Amino acid sequence: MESPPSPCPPSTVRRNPPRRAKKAPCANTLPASASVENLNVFLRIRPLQVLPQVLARKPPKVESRANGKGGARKVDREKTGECLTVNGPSSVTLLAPSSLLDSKRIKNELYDGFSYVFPSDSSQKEVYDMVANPLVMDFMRGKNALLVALGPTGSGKTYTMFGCAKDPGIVPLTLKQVFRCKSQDDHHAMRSYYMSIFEIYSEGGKGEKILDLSGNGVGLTFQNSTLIGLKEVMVSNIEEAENLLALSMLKRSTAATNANEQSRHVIKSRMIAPKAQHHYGVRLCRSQCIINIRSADNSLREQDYSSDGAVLTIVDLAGAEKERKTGNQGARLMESSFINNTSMVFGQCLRRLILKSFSYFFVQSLLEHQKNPKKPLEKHFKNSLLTRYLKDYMEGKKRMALILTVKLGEDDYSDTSFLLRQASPYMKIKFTCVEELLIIPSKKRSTSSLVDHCKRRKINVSETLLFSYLLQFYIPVADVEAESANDRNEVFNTFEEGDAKKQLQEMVVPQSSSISPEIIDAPTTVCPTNDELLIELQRRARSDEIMRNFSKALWTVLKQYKQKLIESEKNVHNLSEAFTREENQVIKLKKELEELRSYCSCHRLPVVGESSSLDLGPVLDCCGSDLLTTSQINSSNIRADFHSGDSVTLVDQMPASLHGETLIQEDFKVLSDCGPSCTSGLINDSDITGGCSSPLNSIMDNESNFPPPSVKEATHLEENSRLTNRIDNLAGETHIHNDIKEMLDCSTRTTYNLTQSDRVTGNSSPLSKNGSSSLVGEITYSKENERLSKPDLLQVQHAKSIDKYHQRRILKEKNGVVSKSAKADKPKRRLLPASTMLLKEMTGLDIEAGNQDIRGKTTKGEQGIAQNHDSLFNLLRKQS
Ligand SMILES: Nc1ncnc2c1ncn2[C@@H]1O[C@H](COP(=O)(O)OP(=O)(O)OP(=O)(O)O)[C@@H](O)[C@H]1O
Repeated sequence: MESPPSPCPPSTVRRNPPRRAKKAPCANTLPASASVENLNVFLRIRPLQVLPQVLARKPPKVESRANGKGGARKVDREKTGECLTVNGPSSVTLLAPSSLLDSKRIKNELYDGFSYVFPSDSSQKEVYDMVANPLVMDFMRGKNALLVALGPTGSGKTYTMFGCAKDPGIVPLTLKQVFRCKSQDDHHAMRSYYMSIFEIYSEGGKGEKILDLSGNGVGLTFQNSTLIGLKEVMVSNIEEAENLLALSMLKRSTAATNANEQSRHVIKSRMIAPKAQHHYGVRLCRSQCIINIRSADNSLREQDYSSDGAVLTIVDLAGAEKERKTGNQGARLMESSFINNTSMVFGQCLRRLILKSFSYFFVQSLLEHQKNPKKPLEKHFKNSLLTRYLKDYMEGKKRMALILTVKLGEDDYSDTSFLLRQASPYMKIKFTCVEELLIIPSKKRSTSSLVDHCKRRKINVSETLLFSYLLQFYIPVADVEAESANDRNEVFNTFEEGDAKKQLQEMVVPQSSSISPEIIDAPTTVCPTNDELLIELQRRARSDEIMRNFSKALWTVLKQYKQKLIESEKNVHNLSEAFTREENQVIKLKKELEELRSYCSCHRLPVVGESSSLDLGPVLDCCGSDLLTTSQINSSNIRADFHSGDSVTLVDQMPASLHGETLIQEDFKVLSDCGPSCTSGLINDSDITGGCSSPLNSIMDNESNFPPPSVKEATHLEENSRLTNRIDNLAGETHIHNDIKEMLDCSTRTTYNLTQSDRVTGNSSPLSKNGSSSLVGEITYSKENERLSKPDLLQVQHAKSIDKYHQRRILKEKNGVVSKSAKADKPKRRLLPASTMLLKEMTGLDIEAGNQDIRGKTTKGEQGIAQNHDSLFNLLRKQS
């Protein structure tokens, strides 16, 4: 029958080194303390004036501050000579001296984030409770702990750590607490406690030495992280412990520099009598003092005592000092340099911990190693004996706390400022408290397996980086480091680039098939196996890689889109500019068109005036929008005007769409309205008055197939013939009328002649371009409008207008004055002086005649028309 697994020991802590085999704890027990903690950094301010009565004063009640009521009290800012004020329990302000404030642009500095700030009037008990008691309690539970006092010389480190007989410091109070617990608790009663005290000093700056203070005062050597020859003294009660402490302090060398005169005075006056100093051979040099208190389980065998149990370490560092201030020279100066160097190395180790806390250190160190593989990974702790001894703490494997001591005086501003600046980042240090992990065999195996895995695989540096990165995140680094720094170096040394790619693929980019089944089928265990852990690491690495690549691709695409967007915006801008230009162009063209239209009002035709005189009436713009349509041009309109006795509106527009027979007939109607002789040839010979010549009749005879006029047209023509007859009757009355009639007849004949020929041949005659008849003009225009140029068309229309004007003028003379109502329907007209109109007409005719001559197209009919026009104008001129 199997016995049940033994419960985990409550406080089993492994000390490193040496190692020894331990009982196998429960495999499924993960330490609850494996958590991330911040480094506790306390600040204690030494009083400005240290007087004997101050040292002997009663400590204030702790409860008031422990409750946080007011926390750290504020120092009166008005106090002269103080450089530090306490803002609250975790913050102080460093006040720059007024002399520096003005001259060197130095400002007051605020330091925040301390675990607690102890004002100058804080008691030793208060400091102990806040700083040391938690560590002591952890120690009693079996955890290692370190407390270090840092600060410039004479700031109260020794006082804080050891105190005086009347006001004991942290170490005596710790011993009291330990043995009180031992007496009260049976579990602790079973344990033994051992003390070891030693110092590290440098005599004359000639190298570091270790002196055993708890033993017989012999020198010690440091090998493989072990102090050889260090004697541990078992202390059974508080008295034994205090005696040992007193004797050790007697041995501790405390040199008197100018800066720590008071410290020397205290040692001399309160702790060690001058005789005792002489007896113990106190050397006049300064040192780092280390006190170890170790607990041991009495149940273990004797040989195991030395390597078992938790250790509480308290360090009183020698204060850094400035040579200029102390005036040290020679060997004292060398000693001071050593102390400063130790403090510096200690600070470097802590800063390394800061980087490590932010996971930078690991990668950075590896990158440095990658550049120069022979160069070992930098480890600052090796640069001093103290840090080498405290290696585990310097590498963040075990928890520790710092207490900074500063002086309040204005003279100490630079020292205080230096320390605060140096130490303020320490508050960001995080510890992964993994010392309990190290004592779990399963976890240990897991870690070693990971390292071995790396050893087996010859991977390249990038893989190493990745692996280290993952280790940093997913496995406490300290866990790996705990194995041995040498192990890791070996791992790094095995990196080769030979078959790295394939193995890297296997490791970094595992096949999904190799992952899924294992993960899915894996039994639910608290402690995953190495392979599972590795696969998980790989999976996360792959997902990280994918996300990184995805973000890169996304970034690239976004950049491309941005580029396109910029180009599009440019195009839009160009197009809008072009559009604006085009708009301006259109506006310009419109203006030009308007101007052209205004210039095109050349065909201004006079309307028959109310009097018989040559009152040249308004004209009609032939090119304007007021042109009449084809349907508007009909004889009925004009006829109505005739019948009503109103004035005749001149309709001489020539729509470009006029063509064909119907149009011709319609235009014939218009012509008939204009005068009897214009249409006589189309109706019958009898309609043509005496002015009709025989050639016209012969033409009519020959054109037997000419279509007869309709009834409407016949009626219309009858009216026209009546008008013609009337004209004929009146013709005899005046010579002018006869002449007009003669000319009209002549024009009609010619026109008829030409019209018939056009109808037969289907071609237009050149005469039609400036013929005296509007009919001819219209017909010709309709047929040849495409062939004629614009000046030609204008000439044709001009000629027609003149013709019609004269005809209507005659008709007006016959029918009387035009009514005003008819005038209202007329299009817009402009009155011009008669002389201007006449001159214009004459000029126009001349031009037309000239043009015709030039073209060589002047015909007989055209010449006749021109002659008629001349005669007509002469008559009109005479009349006027
Ligand atoms: N909080 C305090 N209250 C009263 N006196 C103090 C306090 N802190 C320090 N002192 C006194 O100041 C003097 C110097 O203190 P201490 O020797 O502890 O300085 P130190 O930092 O250890 O110097 P060093 O680095 O040189 O060893 C001592 O006389 C000590 O009694």
